[in-house]
Amino acid sequence: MRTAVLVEPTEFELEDRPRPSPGPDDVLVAVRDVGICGSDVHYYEHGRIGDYVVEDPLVLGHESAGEVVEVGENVTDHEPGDRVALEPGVPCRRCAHCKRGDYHLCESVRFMATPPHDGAFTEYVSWPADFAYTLPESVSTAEGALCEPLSVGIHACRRGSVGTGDTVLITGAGPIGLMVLEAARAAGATDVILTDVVDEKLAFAEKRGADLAVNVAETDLDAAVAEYTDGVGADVVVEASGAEPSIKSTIDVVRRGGTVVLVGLASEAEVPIDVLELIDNEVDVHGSFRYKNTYDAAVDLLADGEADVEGIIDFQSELEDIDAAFRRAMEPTVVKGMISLDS
Ligand SMILES: NC(=O)c1ccc[n+]([C@@H]2O[C@H](COP(=O)([O-])OP(=O)(O)OC[C@H]3O[C@@H](n4cnc5c(N)ncnc54)[C@H](O)[C@@H]3O)[C@@H](O)[C@H]2O)c1
Ligand SMILES: C[C@@H](O)[C@H](N)C(=O)O
Repeated sequence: MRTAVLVEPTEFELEDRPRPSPGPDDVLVAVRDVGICGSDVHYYEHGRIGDYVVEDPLVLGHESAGEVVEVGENVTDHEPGDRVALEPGVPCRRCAHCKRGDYHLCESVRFMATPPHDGAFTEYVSWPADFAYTLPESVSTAEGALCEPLSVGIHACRRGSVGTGDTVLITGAGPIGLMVLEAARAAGATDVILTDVVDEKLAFAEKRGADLAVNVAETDLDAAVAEYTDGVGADVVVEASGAEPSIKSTIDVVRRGGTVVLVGLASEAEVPIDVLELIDNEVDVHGSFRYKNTYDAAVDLLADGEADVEGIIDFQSELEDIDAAFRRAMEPTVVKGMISLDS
């Protein structure tokens, strides 16, 4: 099977690898669509993300969906022909975190495209059947693949307890910020403010339904939020840029008693925050790491037309063109590139 392998930074090789056989509890999936995530691009450019270092050739891609072509002997809830979205992180199922239900916090998680685990830029993936979610007719495999970033958005909104009538401020209008926008709307947020430093990203966010889009490189965010919220502040602020000034700004624009959810990964682990302001304003700050139990919700939102993910796709390329696709994905105005296979 054709497989795109990152052999060193900025270099893919197309290899012919043996097709895997599904284990007893697995499904073998013919991959159809795989999104290019910022983390894929980071591994492509730098060969590492923090402590995760690409030491051996690695298959990238963790936003994937495809068609079941074979099932293991114990699998009763999937059959060949099912179209499925693959949840990319498979936990150990035995540790304390798994047993208390926080399977996304499992320290032995096998997460696609995170060294040393291979991802989905390949023709076939064998994957645990219970981490494969059937897509209804109305949901395409491209949408199925984007259940992954949508899941990040759903989890962030759950962490922030976004509810009906809330004003949600999202910093960063990349794919994650835009998926938080979808999830926040679905959770009942009536006012959503997006920030960015790139005008094209903000114009796109407005087209996708942001009520206010603020370029923080040009406009004073505190003043803009104060004006929009009659001086109260946002109920929930979801940080989805990873930019240090943006992380710092979250506590200035959240309302007293509001919630800040940190999703964006800062390049420096330590970001100075005014803790007295946090205490005085009784602000809840939550980290948000990947997601748990979000795929069913993501598929339902797409099937019901309550979330749109297809609209963020800028281009779809073939596996053979993965190098050019990654270079294109790095352009500052591109939101989402996909690799699509038709094997
Ligand atoms: N916590 C998690 O589980 C999780 C999961 C996925 C992604 N992430 C992180 O979330 C962040 C967003 O992911 P993405 O794929 O959308 O990234 P991205 O780089 O495509 O988007 C980030 C956006 O933030 C904008 N930005 C830069 N500086 C800004 C500032 N000061 N204020 C506002 N916006 C600013 C950029 O112009 C860009 O549009 C990244 O840091 C990524 O690593 C975290
Ligand atoms: C969650 C996922 O999208 C992210 N890129 C990660 O590897 O954690």
